[in-house]
Amino acid sequence: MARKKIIAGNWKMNMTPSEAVELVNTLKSLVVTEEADVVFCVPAIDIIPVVEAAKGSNIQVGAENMYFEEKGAYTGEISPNMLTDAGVKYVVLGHSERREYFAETNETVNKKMLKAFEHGLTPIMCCGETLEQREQGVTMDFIRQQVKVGFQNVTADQAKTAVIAYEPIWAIGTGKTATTEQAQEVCKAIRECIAEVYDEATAEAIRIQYGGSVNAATAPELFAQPDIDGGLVGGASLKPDFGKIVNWK
Ligand SMILES: O=C[C@H](O)COP(=O)(O)O
Repeated sequence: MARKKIIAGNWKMNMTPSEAVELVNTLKSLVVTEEADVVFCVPAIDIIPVVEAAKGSNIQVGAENMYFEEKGAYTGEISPNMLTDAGVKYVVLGHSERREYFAETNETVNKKMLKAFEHGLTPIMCCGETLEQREQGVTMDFIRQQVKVGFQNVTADQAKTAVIAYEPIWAIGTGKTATTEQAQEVCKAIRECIAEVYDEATAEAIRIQYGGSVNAATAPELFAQPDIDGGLVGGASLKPDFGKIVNWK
């Protein structure tokens, strides 16, 4: 069975609520594809206005992070039930920027994964190596660890619905996209890792995105690869260009 593509924009810390509404209004008429799920992952403060602005369109809304408890004394955090109540369907977990600047670990990512599933949110779990790791030849060891720990105690049925975003850190925001071969090679290896941990059926069902300087010019070739099921797009998701990416064919 062919996997449906999933193309997500990760706005990162960009767009005030009013700018967010303007961008959704610009893009929503372009998001008409039936061939991909299109998700806007937006800053927490933008979620409610974006859900409202996206009503009646094909845009689904995601969060960029969440905490692994439902409520309590965790100043500044956002819970999974707050997200679902606001109309969020997806949540990005373990982005390399969260790992680098906010001390996220494979273990905290795993706790968040389990909580996301418990609340019916689809996680987009990010993984990816540094340039140094690539040069040392340990890319797959590092990513396998991120995937195996991230998915600990996640059931096969849950894993089948998950999304993994392979984002080589050296390609994020640098304008340096991994070559199509590099991206396909790692996405294929991630799928093999899922087959090892679970089974072939789970590996066939899970969706694996590539992220890292994706733009309208590079998207078509990347998305045509057998193991690349779409993209997690940063910078280009903030521009009308995103309309071209979601209509990559
Ligand atoms: O989550 C998105 C990635 O970090 C890619 O960002 P970028 O497209 O700006 O390189």
